Amino acid sequence: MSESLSGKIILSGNQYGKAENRVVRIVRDTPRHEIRDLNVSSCLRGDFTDAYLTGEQSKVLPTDTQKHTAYAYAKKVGINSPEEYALALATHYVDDIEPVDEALIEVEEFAWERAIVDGEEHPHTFVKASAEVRTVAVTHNKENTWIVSGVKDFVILKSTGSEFKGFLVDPYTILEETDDRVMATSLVMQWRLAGTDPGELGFDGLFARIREIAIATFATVHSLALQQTLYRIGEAILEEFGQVAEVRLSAPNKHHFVYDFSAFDDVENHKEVFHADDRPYGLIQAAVSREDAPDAGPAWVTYRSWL
Ligand SMILES: O=c1[nH]c(=O)c2[nH]c(=O)[nH]c2[nH]1
Repeated sequence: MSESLSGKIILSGNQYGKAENRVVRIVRDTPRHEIRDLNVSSCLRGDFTDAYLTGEQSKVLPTDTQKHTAYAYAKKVGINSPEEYALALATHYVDDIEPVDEALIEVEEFAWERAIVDGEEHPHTFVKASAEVRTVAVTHNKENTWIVSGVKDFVILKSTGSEFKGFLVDPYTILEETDDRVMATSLVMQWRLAGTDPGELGFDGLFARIREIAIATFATVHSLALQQTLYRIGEAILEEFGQVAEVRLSAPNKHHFVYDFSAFDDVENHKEVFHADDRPYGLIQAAVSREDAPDAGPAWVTYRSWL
């Protein structure tokens, strides 16, 4: 027999904001222009209970206003780096808008490369770079600030130097061991700073160097499993940068199966032709941290993952 629940009904959580403002900022103070192409979301947390319980909106800063603020700040503070821009927005909401206790600003940045014309970089023409997306999440309240930077859709492949063997075998295991396979992934990698200081490289320089470390580690570590490669990438980043407290990685194993030519007499496959399978895929995840890392607080709570 089921019992009915009788506890009082309450609003047990809320947050709101404007998602995915597509902000493109061109710096055109000199003939050589610069471009920053962003997708910006602002999410406010605070004293908004009335808006939900009674519909009274006097404490609600409209999401429309948040949209205009994202664009206005692209001019007023500029976009020296997506992290600094996000910090400026988050600080504005917490300091200047009374009911806001905490702001989360998420930024995605899409890269453009300068067009090459007659062998030279063109001053005001750009070509969309790879699918790779730079990510930033700044969470700020009156007590603390958390910065998580990263990259997603970071597609990388090595054609050898990867094995997978010695795994647990049960009656459903038919996978054969391999000591030479293609390893490929579309990496999501994020790093949380211990404070707000990116160090001498600045946010853009830190991003570029961490990306380089990830590529170099993926390439040079002889991989016994994607799990081991992920740990080694996180470890290498933490070894080089004391200001990074934690690295989180999520890696779909983009399987490349050696195509079966056994039906043909005259074609052989010495791991030269593969079927790139898009699903299902193994999904391997890791967090690598310093034992004494400061508390992550809400740093990893994203706008969408909250629900
Ligand atoms: O690197 C890998 N990790 C796994 O856990 C796994 N499982 C699997 O079938 N292939 C692989 N590869």
